[in-house]
Amino acid sequence: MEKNAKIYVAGHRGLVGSAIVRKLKELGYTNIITRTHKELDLTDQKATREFFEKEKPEYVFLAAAKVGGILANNTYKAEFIYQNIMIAANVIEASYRYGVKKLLNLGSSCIYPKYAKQPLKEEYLLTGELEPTNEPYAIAKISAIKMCRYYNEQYGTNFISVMPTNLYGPNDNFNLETAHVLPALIRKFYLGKLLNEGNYEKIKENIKKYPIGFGLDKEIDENNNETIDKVLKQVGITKENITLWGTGEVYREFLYVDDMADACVYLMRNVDAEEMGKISPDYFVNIGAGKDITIKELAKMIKEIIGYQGEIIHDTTKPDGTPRKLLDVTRLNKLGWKYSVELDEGIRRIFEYLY
Ligand SMILES: NC(=O)C1=CN([C@@H]2O[C@H](COP(=O)(O)OP(=O)(O)OC[C@H]3O[C@@H](n4cnc5c(N)ncnc54)[C@H](OP(=O)(O)O)[C@@H]3O)[C@@H](O)[C@H]2O)C=CC1
Ligand SMILES: C[C@H]1O[C@H](OP(=O)(O)OP(=O)(O)OC[C@H]2O[C@@H](n3cnc4c(=O)[nH]c(N)nc43)[C@H](O)[C@@H]2O)[C@@H](O)[C@@H](O)C1=O
Repeated sequence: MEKNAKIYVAGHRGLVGSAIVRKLKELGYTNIITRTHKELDLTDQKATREFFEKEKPEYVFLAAAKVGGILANNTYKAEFIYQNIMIAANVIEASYRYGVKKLLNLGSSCIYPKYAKQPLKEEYLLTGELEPTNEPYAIAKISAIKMCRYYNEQYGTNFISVMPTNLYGPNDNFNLETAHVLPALIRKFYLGKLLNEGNYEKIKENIKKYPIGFGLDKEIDENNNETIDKVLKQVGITKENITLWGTGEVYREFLYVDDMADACVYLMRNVDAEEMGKISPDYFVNIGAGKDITIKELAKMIKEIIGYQGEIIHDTTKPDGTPRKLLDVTRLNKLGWKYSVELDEGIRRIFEYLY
């Protein structure tokens, strides 16, 4: 990928897309094209084709998607399946139609069967039932992987896919209703610590910056701290305790998004579909750290790093999701890439970035 190659990063304002843009700029790439969702709705086939026809990107990172944590996935199932199928189908088809040299498609570790053997090897795809809380999203992601494969096979395109584990970092979603667990817990423990300290000024600043979700933001009266206490209590944040969703006994693996972007750019530069197809018939590779922890352990780690004084309790009416999804990263390591940011270090970085 030459330094002046025309590179389209779809979803450039999101967690992953923004990290890919940072990485590309750091490496000296100068011709990066972007469009916000408002400027180009990738679920619109005509608009997507017109964009590709006009811009003729040479390389495409497909990091645009409808994304969310367990509750969002479980609640907005129709939106997750429709939007993700449409975005992927339109971008992959337009990339073929307008001669993109190489495309990297972002999938997710949720494509694997709920009870697959651990760690998850690439060949376990479609060997069992999916986790119901994110089946619609997973089906869309699997369709995108298969599209890339069959376009390579029928048309000789150079499309590869990556299956990342749970990611976190700058530009994440911190809305407590729709966020993933790690950004949600960082925010919950931070707001809990501010309650410990009685620091309502900082709480107000935080609430202004990021929505709380659950339709609760409009209930907050800035001149009345009691309304703040009431809303925070409803989302499981008090001086005395922080509420986690589910049992906390399930395992998750986490990767800092700058590592993820580094892996994506590395694969774009170094591993073509031909090589990928030799080691992986569906032309994809897992991206992760290869180690996981329970949600309880994660919560304890975040609590200690932030310095919240209180207990951790559980709301078991909320779903646990899949019991474990630890990625086997042997293939990725063999391709020459390994993660670098440890979880505690990543959490510290995010905490500093945010507050
Ligand atoms: N976050 C995670 O833990 C994981 C993410 N992934 C995958 O990584 C990819 C990126 O996820 P992430 O960065 O977290 O997601 P974000 O929600 O942070 O970003 C998604 C981006 O997609 C754009 N977008 C959404 N819908 C459309 C649309 N219809 N048309 C155009 N643009 C659209 C948004 O644009 P705008 O900002 O303009 O609204 C946004 O920039 C996704 O494929 C996701 O499935 C995989 C595993 C884990
Ligand atoms: C990346 C991945 O992300 C999603 O899958 P998930 O890993 O199950 O999602 P999650 O990060 O939201 O939760 C992980 C675990 O954590 C628990 N948990 C505790 N307390 C909070 C909490 O406060 N918020 C959230 N969100 N979870 C909490 C929660 O109950 C669950 O047991 C899918 O979108 C899927 O499609 C996907 O690809």
